[in-house]
Amino acid sequence: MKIAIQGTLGSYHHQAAIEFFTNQNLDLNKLDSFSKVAKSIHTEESEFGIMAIENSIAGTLLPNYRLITRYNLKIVGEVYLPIHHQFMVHPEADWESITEVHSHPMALLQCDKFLEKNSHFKIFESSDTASTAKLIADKNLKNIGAIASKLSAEIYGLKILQPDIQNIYKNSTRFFVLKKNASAPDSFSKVSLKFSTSHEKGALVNVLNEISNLDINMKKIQSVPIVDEPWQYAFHVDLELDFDRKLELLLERIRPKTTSLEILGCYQNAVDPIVDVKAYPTSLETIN
Ligand SMILES: O=C(O)C(=O)C[C@]1(C(=O)O)C=C[C@@H](O)C=C1
Repeated sequence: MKIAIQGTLGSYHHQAAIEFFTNQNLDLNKLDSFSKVAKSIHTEESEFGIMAIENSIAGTLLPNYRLITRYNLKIVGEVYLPIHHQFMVHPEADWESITEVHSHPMALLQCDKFLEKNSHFKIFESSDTASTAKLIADKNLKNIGAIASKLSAEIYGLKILQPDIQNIYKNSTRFFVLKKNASAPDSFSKVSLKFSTSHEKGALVNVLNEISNLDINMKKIQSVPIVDEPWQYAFHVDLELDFDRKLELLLERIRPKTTSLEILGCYQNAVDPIVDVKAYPTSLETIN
């Protein structure tokens, strides 16, 4: 079972794969871009793929919705992973020797308070957090700091100069588990839909009212531009279902109110550990 991930060993995608496929032997296809992950699932080079879709600090990875559409992928699961970024350097380096900081653009966004505080660092975007940690170790770079996971520091033998540098302690990324083809499983508690409506007054609210009338909890709504129809939007919604049959009812009611409607996936609703107040106290700010 080959699983495509964005990034290398120690990346957050690697950790999301471990989390989702617990106790299974992971045959990872480590790729350096989200589009390569999508393509690898589409061509069936990989059976599954993991793709970050939103982060609690930095927001949605909008281009990833486009990739799901372009490669006609299905969502078969989700993972919420608490993200704790560490500022790490070569074991022989120190604050004084560091002139650059490298990381994945989403990780840089999540640590922008740290970067503002250390504004003398030149900032560089990399393909993933772990590959920068690997580069520092492989090439003995003593002027570059990486923003990456604790697992990356362990794998590549780097020294952590400052732990938990994300803007707030509670930071989490949601990942989709994707497949080329998938039919609805026997039971599921979440569904992701994509629809568009006409440009008429109340068109969107009419659809949303049907969701509310069925007492369905909408966990997320995201508008995504339709590339070949300027200023038209597709809406992606993630809905929590207390029983599966509600989906049929909902589709029946909203189909006449939409101009296109597609099920992107039916899967189990995952719990985000950071909403557990005991494990993640609300007031703990790391950077002020
Ligand atoms: O660079 C990594 O380690 C990744 O797994 C990518 C990624 C992302 O795409 O958002 C995953 C989780 C974090 O939000 C930061 C970066």
